[in-house]
Amino acid sequence: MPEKLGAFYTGQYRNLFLECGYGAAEIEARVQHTWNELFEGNEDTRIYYEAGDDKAYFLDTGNLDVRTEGMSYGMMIAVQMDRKDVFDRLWKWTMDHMYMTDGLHAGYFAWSCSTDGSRNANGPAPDGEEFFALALLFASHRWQEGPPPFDYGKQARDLLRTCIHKGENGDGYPMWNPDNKLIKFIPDCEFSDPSYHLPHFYELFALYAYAEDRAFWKQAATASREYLKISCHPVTGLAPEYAHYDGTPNNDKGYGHFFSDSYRVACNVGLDWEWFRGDAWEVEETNKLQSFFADKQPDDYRRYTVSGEPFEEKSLHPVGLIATNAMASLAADGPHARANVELLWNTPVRTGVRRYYDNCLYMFAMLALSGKYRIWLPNKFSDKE
Ligand SMILES: O[C@@H]1[C@@H](O)[C@H](O[C@@H]2CO[C@@H](O[C@@H]3CO[C@@H](O[C@@H]4CO[C@@H](O)[C@H](O)[C@H]4O)[C@H](O)[C@H]3O)[C@H](O)[C@H]2O)OC[C@H]1O
Repeated sequence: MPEKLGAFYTGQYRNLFLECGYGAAEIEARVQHTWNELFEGNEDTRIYYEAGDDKAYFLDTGNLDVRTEGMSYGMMIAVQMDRKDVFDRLWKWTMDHMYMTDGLHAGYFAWSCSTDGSRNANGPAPDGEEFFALALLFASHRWQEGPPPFDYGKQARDLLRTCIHKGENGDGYPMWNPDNKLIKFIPDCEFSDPSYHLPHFYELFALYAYAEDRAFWKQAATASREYLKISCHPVTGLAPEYAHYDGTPNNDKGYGHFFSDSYRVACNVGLDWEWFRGDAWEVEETNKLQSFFADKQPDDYRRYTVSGEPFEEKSLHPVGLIATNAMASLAADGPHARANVELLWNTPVRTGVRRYYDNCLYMFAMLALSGKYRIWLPNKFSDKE
């Protein structure tokens, strides 16, 4: 692959485990072993469950429900691992049970269902839609289009169109604010969740969405990179779970601190740097985060204010935090980058009832740090196009 194909696109996927001295064969085996634990393992570790002949779901084992978050994560993991069988089962369950055809949020997916497919809510959570869209675009390239609902590319483009145009006819709300181009926490609110900001996804939507939507996605990528700068604390690097459009924490319902949702910011910033060298700030940000956690032990991770004051409350997902801090090393160049990768390597997947969220983040980090979290799309970065 040419060294530099476009303005930002790196075309490179570092294998940080290899850089840390682990062997290529053991890295391959570890990634596969992690897959096995999540998708085929015993009840202590698995989160993937088949349902009938053609469907499957990811179970949020802590909340005993099926979430668009988990379904879309499962599809992204499956397409990275080239497992069309698993991907199709997850997508079929999603379309059969979560897709809403009527009501205020028609065209989106109900964010939480029971394992029997009945809905717990009739509203969406936009982080699911954005992961569905990119996973579907990748599937379209890896496996070609099939009959509906496996016409992956069309499904992705239709969904992206809904996400930014819904409401133009007074029929609901878009997931992105049309003026500031920021993703909302839910369509019918006007604040955000820093961990939903995926500028590296939007760069790809800007190339593969319907032509008339591409300019929006390019603007969204820029807006999200700027938003991350104002929503992450300038000293600690910590982001709140929810934040206002000016970047200040939104603590109206107690989500204005660094807790579960926030962990994903490190992954997203790291992967944006890996795929696109999104912004030099991403290096500073990941260095700050890793410095903040350098003197903290995983068994004593807490909820923190964004300025770093600990609460009594322990982290609900310490293994997930180990994973995201490790994935930060895709961008970090400070003294803690290597130790964070090694800490993940030396940490097993989580067992027990809270394992779902931790192990989703763990699998993403395993893929990313072994150079296997890749862009699966035709090359549109070439100067010739
Ligand atoms: O009626 C509406 C509700 O429909 C609306 O629902 C919100 C939809 O988004 C939900 O956010 C998802 C769940 O939490 C995040 O991840 C969790 C992180 O902590 C882990 O312990 C857990 O396992 C994870 O799932 C996801 O990123 C989101 O997709 C939110 O919780 C609902 O409140 O809310 C407003 C009502 O008026």
